[in-house]
Amino acid sequence: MRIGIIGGGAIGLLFASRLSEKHNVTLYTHTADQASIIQRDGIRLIADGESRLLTGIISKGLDEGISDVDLLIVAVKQYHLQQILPRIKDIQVPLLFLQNGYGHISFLKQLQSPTIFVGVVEHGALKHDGITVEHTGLGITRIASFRGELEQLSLVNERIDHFPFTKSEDFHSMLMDKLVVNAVINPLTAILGVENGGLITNSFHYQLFQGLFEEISGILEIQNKDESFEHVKSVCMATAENRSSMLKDLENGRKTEIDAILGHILSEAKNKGKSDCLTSSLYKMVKGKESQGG
Ligand SMILES: NC(=O)C1=CN([C@@H]2O[C@H](COP(=O)(O)OP(=O)(O)OC[C@H]3O[C@@H](n4cnc5c(N)ncnc54)[C@H](OP(=O)(O)O)[C@@H]3O)[C@@H](O)[C@H]2O)C=CC1
Ligand SMILES: CC(C)(CO)C(=O)C(=O)O
Repeated sequence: MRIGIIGGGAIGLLFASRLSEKHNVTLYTHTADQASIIQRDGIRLIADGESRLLTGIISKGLDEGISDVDLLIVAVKQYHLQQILPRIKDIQVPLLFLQNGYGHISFLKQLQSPTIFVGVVEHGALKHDGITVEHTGLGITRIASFRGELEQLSLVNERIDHFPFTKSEDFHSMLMDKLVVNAVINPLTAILGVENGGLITNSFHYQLFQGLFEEISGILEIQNKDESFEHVKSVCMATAENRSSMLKDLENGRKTEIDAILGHILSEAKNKGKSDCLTSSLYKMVKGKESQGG
């Protein structure tokens, strides 16, 4: 299959390198410079105790336009989506969106493609430089249909070593489950400056982790709380060595996805008269750091 991927960040590089083992991959980067280095040198994947250079991946700047692909994966941050809208608006091929959060669902309604999927990525991925990515936590990629038949996406039935996919029936609950994972892990790791595993291994951090989960599950009225807590914990442990995408953003002085991740939860909290909460304090802390440039 010819797979196009937009975004040469941690997730774009991870997907490009893993999927290139079975498919013809073209990576569309933001800058032409990054594309030409990947085109020349390939992508370096650090995983399973070794470092491998994967050549044969085509790379182009997104400004060059998207050529013929059978599937286009969008791996930019949620707040970049509006910028790439002109490039993908009229595309008719199947599209797969991998953003954390929930806010991109309203964005998808502007697209013409009859087949749109959303995915949640439970892998840890760390970008070291423009061509190097480390697979810091083996997880799973869950995919659900937003528009069109899930069966049209052959990826969900394929076996790729160290890169499993699974189907989810309902995109809403799939995104909400991941929202809870990110709402607990990302702001805490970003403020405490620890890898994901540090939230479990340090008993003081773990108390915050438990307290935040308790609060968020109450605000969102989560029914199966024990199962949900175990899920958040299992993702945290599977990606123990990862620095969350929010921590990486603050370290690199970039905008975070805090609004995409906590925005919906905070408006629910407000509706329930619970505005004065740990979630709101963490939101302000991340915003404060972000406005100081990380
Ligand atoms: N990192 C992780 O472990 C995980 C991340 N996610 C989610 O995956 C999504 C991507 O995250 P991640 O890969 O970490 O983010 P990164 O910030 O590492 O990557 C985003 C990439 O998008 C590129 N980009 C920005 N604007 C454009 C544009 N107009 N055209 C083309 N490319 C553009 C950026 O390029 P440049 O830097 O050159 O501007 C950058 O390479 C996020 O929603 C995140 O929450 C989900 C699970 C795990
Ligand atoms: C899965 C997890 C928590 C990995 O760190 C992630 O989604 C992120 O960093 O944004």
